[in-house]
Amino acid sequence: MAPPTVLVTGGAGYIGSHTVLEMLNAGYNVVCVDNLCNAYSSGTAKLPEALNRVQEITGKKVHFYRVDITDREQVRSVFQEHKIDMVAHFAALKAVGESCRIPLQYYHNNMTGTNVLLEAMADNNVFKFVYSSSATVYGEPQFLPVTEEHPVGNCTSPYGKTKYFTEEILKDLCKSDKRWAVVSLRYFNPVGAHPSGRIGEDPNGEPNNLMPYIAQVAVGRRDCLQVYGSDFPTKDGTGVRDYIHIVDLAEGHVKALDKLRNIAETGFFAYNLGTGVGYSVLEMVHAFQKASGRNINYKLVDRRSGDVATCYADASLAEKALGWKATRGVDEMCVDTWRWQSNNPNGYAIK
Ligand SMILES: NC(=O)c1ccc[n+]([C@@H]2O[C@H](COP(=O)([O-])OP(=O)(O)OC[C@H]3O[C@@H](n4cnc5c(N)ncnc54)[C@H](O)[C@@H]3O)[C@@H](O)[C@H]2O)c1
Ligand SMILES: CC(=O)N[C@H]1[C@@H](OP(=O)(O)OP(=O)(O)OC[C@H]2O[C@@H](n3ccc(=O)[nH]c3=O)[C@H](O)[C@@H]2O)O[C@H](CO)[C@@H](O)[C@@H]1O
Repeated sequence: MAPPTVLVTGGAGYIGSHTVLEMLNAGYNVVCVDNLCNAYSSGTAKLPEALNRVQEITGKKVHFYRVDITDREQVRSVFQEHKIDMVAHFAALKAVGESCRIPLQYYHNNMTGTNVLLEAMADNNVFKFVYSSSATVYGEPQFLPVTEEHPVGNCTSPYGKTKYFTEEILKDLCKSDKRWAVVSLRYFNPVGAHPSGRIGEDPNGEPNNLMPYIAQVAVGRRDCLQVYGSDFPTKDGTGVRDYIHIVDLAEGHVKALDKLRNIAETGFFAYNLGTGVGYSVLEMVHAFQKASGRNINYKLVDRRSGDVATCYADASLAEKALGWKATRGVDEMCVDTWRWQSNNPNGYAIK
């Protein structure tokens, strides 16, 4: 029996590329589409650099098409070219602040794109779907640790709403047609890089998120980390989050594909992908200093609007339902991030 073929949207991105690597290692065939709006590709290359390196590391081939998932014809052509068995959907715009400035582009890209993809799947009798969701669907936590039973929908940004609205669409789809089997993975704070140091997070412009910002200070690309808020009701006054190693996260996706592949069960399932442990900003700074041997210059400044004090996961349902549990700790997250950043000071672009 030939191994299943997974269509991965956004496969040239940070999480997509790490997940493609683990899918290939697990024996899946992979077809990637990406419009490269947030992924580096040198003009002449056939593959985006991240996927080129995934091929190098695994010794396996990745089929790649430069496709925008909002373009119906482009998406359909991929289903005509390959027999797709399942879809893992990463393609989205994900900058919270930017989504407040250009909400329509976010709703078009993330919602219309997903709807075009789902229609093409149904037209080609493909009903197994893994969705990149986010803890942001929970809004400000009403209790901790956050379980999948926590209320959703109280999102603080258009970006977060695209995640919540898409989950609601997926629930309605599963209710309307019992052929759909959907696993929505709610990521907490993905960080780190593959231990090879060859692929990692390579944000465009100034990083919005903590870990890439710390890494760029450590490597000398940025002068000083601004710590947003030191008066939160937390152990040291700075924000606490559930950081999860990107390879743990990628392995969680393979477990989700294995579940969809092997079970007749259909319907909508949501699982938290986190470690269940919260670390403060200053704890992350100290962990990174230890991992890199570099001093991280930082300044305590006012809170960032929309930030909550503390958020961390109860990930026990994913362990029960997927047989998955995060195993990598904060030191490994920092060591692997530093290996990537110090070997690639400018990310994938050779400047
Ligand atoms: N990184 C995080 O902390 C985090 C947390 C929660 C959820 N997520 C979700 O995980 C997914 C991947 O996130 P990431 O951090 O890898 O981001 P990323 O920007 O690195 O990857 C997204 C990829 O999708 C591509 N893309 C965007 N719009 C597209 C379109 N219309 N057609 C084709 N390709 C398109 C981009 O070029 C990029 O390569 C996103 O859905 C994001 O919302 C990320
Ligand atoms: C409000 C917001 O943006 N939430 C998004 C953010 O989560 P979240 O805000 O948790 O992730 P970040 O990495 O941006 O921030 C983590 C912690 O570091 C602090 N921090 C961050 C950057 C910095 O330069 N200095 C600093 O002190 C933040 O205040 C927070 O306490 O990224 C997630 C992953 O993309 C998204 O799913 C969330 O929707």
